[in-house]
Amino acid sequence: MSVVLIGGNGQVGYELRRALAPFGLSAVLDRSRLDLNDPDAVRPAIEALDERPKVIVNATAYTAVDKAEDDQASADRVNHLSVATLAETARDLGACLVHYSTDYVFDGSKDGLYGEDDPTGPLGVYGQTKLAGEQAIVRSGAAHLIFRTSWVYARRGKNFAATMLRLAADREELSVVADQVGAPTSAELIADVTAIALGSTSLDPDRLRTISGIYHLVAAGETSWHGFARHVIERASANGRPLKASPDRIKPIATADYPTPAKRPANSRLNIGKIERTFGLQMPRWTTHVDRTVDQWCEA
Ligand SMILES: NC(=O)C1=CN([C@@H]2O[C@H](COP(=O)(O)OP(=O)(O)OC[C@H]3O[C@@H](n4cnc5c(N)ncnc54)[C@H](OP(=O)(O)O)[C@@H]3O)[C@@H](O)[C@H]2O)C=CC1
Ligand SMILES: Cc1cn([C@H]2C[C@H](O)[C@@H](COP(=O)(O)OP(=O)(O)O[C@H]3O[C@@H](C)C(=O)[C@@H](O)[C@H]3O)O2)c(=O)[nH]c1=O
Ligand SMILES: [Mg+2]
Repeated sequence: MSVVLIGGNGQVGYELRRALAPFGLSAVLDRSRLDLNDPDAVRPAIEALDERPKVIVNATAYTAVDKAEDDQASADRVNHLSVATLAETARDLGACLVHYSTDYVFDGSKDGLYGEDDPTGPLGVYGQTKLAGEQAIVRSGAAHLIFRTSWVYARRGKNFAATMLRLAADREELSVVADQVGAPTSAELIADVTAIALGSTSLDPDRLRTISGIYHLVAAGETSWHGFARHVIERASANGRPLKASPDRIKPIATADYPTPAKRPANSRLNIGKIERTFGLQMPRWTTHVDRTVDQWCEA
């Protein structure tokens, strides 16, 4: 049995090292062993592994949404071209590729929840390159699980919740957009559900092929970035964390009043019916793991 993880140091990758351990995770390839800026390096790195992998989990991505607008070539190599090569390599080895994608493949104009088959229409380079990565996987013919998630945070790593806490310690007032809605999703939930999905197949190649497809993997419920920020500050304050900004000083603003290089979707709400039905799950509300994470930060 051989499961290989590419990228063990990002938010999701770090949690996958924990959640995939019971599958006998046989190798973790970090950037020093495989740099996805070079698509030609992908196949040799996988073929050089001691054990032929049954499952390849890719937790890497170029995730700097604004920076990607001026760095399209690099984002495309990491999020698309290297992913395409990885998928072809997985197909040739008979391995299943597990991959993560994003709500930013949608334009956010839909009124309601996005299903897996809804038309895409990324607004920026990050979303465009992530979509191209998804499409290359599907086209490759490899068995695959593509989990689209959103607004990821973790105890460890760079994320919006950690930024809000840091800013609230320094400033009396924060302004946060209230007209973009979605579901904050913890890296631990993403890693746990990945393990459940893989475990449901006993890593049998035929069963991995049967469940192949795109799945929306986000926490239940929804909020805005403003609601997310306010909840984090409320929880941290309740935990006695000294902050200059009180929850009431987290000001809701419009997207137009927070100009950024990359446009973001106004509606990031993803329908989780398919993943819940397929794997017998009931996703926790978004606040469940936010509270847990903030509590961990406050204990540290
Ligand atoms: N963060 C979010 O809000 C969201 C993320 N996603 C998706 O979830 C997945 C995981 O994201 P997340 O864990 O948050 O990302 P992080 O930004 O926390 O981690 C990214 C990982 O990718 C690695 N990486 C980046 N560039 C390269 C490269 N050229 N070669 C090798 N490794 C590289 C980083 O390595 P290093 O540590 O060396 O820098 C790091 O391990 C991605 O597919 C992302 O698109 C989807 C929705 C929301
Ligand atoms: C820091 C800050 C951000 N914002 C806004 C900007 C933006 O619209 C929103 C979120 O900001 P961020 O830049 O942290 O988020 P962003 O990097 O766009 O987050 C995205 O990352 C990629 C990787 C994904 O796949 C998405 O699901 C999503 O999580 O909040 C404020 O309104 N006030 C602030 O003080
Ligand atoms: Mg960001």
